[in-house]
Amino acid sequence: MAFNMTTQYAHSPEDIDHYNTDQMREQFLMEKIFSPDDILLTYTYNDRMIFGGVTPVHAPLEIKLDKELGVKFFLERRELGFINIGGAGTVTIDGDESAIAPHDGFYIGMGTQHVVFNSIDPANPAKFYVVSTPAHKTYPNKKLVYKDAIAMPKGDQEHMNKRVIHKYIDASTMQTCQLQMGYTVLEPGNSWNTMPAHTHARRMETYLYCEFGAADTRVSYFMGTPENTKHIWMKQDQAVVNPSYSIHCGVGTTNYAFIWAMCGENQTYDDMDQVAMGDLR
Ligand SMILES: O=C[C@H](O)[C@@H](O)CC(=O)C(=O)O
Ligand SMILES: [Zn+2]
Repeated sequence: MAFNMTTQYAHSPEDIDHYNTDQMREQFLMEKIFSPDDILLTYTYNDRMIFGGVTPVHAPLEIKLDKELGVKFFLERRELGFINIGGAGTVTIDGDESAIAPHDGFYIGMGTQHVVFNSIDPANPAKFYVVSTPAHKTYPNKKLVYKDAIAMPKGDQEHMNKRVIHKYIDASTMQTCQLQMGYTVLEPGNSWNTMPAHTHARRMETYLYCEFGAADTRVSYFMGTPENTKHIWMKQDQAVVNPSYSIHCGVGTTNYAFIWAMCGENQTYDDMDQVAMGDLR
């Protein structure tokens, strides 16, 4: 079992203006997330979000972060959300086991001491995409069931952005300290996500791009201020950090899906500043 947590710093728009391709990738991209029997995480200084993959195949896995965070156990002062994009699995939360079907997940409140992830079938392991944010209060654990998520259709074929936004953790249905999380699925023949683009200076956001429509699909992710954008080419199962000042949209060479997670100042999903198409540069 390998455990790795990489730190990524926070940067200003002026900083990233000077970054070349390698620097953009090093500072914002998480290239490897799901690796058999490993826990691979990134700690970003953007709102101190921790995100990454837990991929148990032959044995259960537990995220142990105490010295790194200066606490007695990982969720002493944090909350955690995850969505499983692999095969069937289980999670055992302080001794209580729950089955986690593909596309289901869990919200786990502050103060939980042990979260143990497992797969049912080593030939088709679970892939747990996990996101943790600082917390100040314990809210109840909640199983996040794909079909119970708020399904919000958006876009149309003409704009090549027809998709369904599934809100798993939303302030209208449950309470968390900061975390908001969901899963957006593009329909076949559609390529643009989060277009028209938006920013929300009040919240940072991470995107995990997954479930690409073809083996050679690539997504070009756009970030930066609307008037000064950068791009990062993404393979399947890679994630990217989006600072609060930045747009965060992408175009794929086929359809695809992605998991988004946000934290920061408020929990108002619709609190976005839409970018006029003519303002993109
Ligand atoms: O602030 C909200 C997030 O960027 C995503 O929910 C947007 C998204 O899933 C989409 O437009 O496809
Ligand atoms: Zn957003």
